[in-house]
Amino acid sequence: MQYVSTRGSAPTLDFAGVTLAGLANDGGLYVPAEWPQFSRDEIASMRGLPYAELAARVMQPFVGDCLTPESLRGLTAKAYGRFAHAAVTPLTQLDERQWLLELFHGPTLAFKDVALQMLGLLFEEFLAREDGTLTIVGATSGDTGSAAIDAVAGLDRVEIFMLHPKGRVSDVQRRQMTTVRAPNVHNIAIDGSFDDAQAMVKRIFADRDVTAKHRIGAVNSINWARLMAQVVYYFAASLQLGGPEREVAFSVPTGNFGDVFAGHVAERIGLPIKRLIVATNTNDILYRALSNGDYSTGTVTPTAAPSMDIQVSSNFERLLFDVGGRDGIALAEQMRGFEASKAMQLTNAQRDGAAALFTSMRADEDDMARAMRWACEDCAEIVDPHTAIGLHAARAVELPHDVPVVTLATAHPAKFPDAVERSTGTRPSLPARVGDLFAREEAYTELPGTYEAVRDHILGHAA
Ligand SMILES: N[C@@H](CCOP(=O)(O)O)C(=O)O
Repeated sequence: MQYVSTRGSAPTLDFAGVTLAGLANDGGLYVPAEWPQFSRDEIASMRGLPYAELAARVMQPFVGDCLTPESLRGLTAKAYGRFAHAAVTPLTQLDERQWLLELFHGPTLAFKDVALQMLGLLFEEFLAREDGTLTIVGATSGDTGSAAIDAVAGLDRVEIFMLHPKGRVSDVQRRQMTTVRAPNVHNIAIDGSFDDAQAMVKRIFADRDVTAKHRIGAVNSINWARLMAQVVYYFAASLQLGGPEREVAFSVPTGNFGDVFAGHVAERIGLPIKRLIVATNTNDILYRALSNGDYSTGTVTPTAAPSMDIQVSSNFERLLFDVGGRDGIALAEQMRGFEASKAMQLTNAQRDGAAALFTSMRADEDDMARAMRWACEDCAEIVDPHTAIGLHAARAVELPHDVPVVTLATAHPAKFPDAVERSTGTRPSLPARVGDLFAREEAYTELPGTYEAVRDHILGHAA
């Protein structure tokens, strides 16, 4: 399996290459040169497999010959052995049509663990082969940070610098990052938004002063391996609900478009998916882009669903590439225009291509609170604010009545106790595995929101 950049001029790489590279050196994102295909029979034969086995089956064509089937199975067994639920990503029924796919049973209580537990192991495997090291620079609006830190804390060959927007993540989210004491973990709170942090991360990849001294790596969903691992749970849910013979729709609360792009990949490689519903909060660039082609940023507004407080949605570029004719040179030009003006209009091909599978819905704070109350009062389920946004969208979209709708429950409600309590009157408590979080000491560096401050800090502290 070979991977190409969405901007058409970076070298083609194999799976190990893209895992360590993170971002392509032309500023684009790596995608498979072509989509592997699973037949209906092959998919049906995956029914009932333990999650780790299913993961190895779905990932194998993407990994190619970079890992033998035995070593891939060894890695998935280790990665998913740390989850608190035997099914890893269990499904819960809400009513006759609505389902929740619980993605928060990993060590840091969010869907990011599903991919990052695997990514940490892949880094170790590929770096050991070449006796190399990696300096990871990441940005988080709340969940990626702790999941990535958990996955790499204490590793000898990896060091991580994680940027979060100061005061814009929940207390639980911040403490899950800043109370991890390991010599290879560096937390940085910047003045600014997640978008500012994400832009700094991308700039570091192109900064020769930094890359001359350190090999920079990515844990954000710009890294292809993140998305690959997320494809698996679409298969898991579909197989439980009658797939591949029955089509399923998925509602995905998303900011950076990675989680829902994984659904697009699942469909591309053969999983029958009726519709992917892109659920946004009031930071609604994806809703506007998918509804009327307007991909223009606004100011990031802090909401009760902070992980989705994003206006520049990295993985949307992968969709534009894939549905817009896979013309990297044309897309590079389009993205340069966007980076200069912070606005662009989708082409007709991009709009039509996206409309074939995607629908988008936007939820404001009232919609979110109503959905949380519905889940609590009518279905006896406490959901987190992000999941509530997904549920709002899942219930609002019109679909044939025999299509089950699965909302991705992206985080445990205890990560957002204040917002959940405000809407439902119930304060969710942290699971025992993270129970002493508020007794641990925090450590992080506060920096101004300038690229130079962050770059100098990394250069001054990287091993
Ligand atoms: N919502 C994310 C933001 C980063 O997105 P990623 O999927 O690209 O890592 C978060 O919670 O940090």
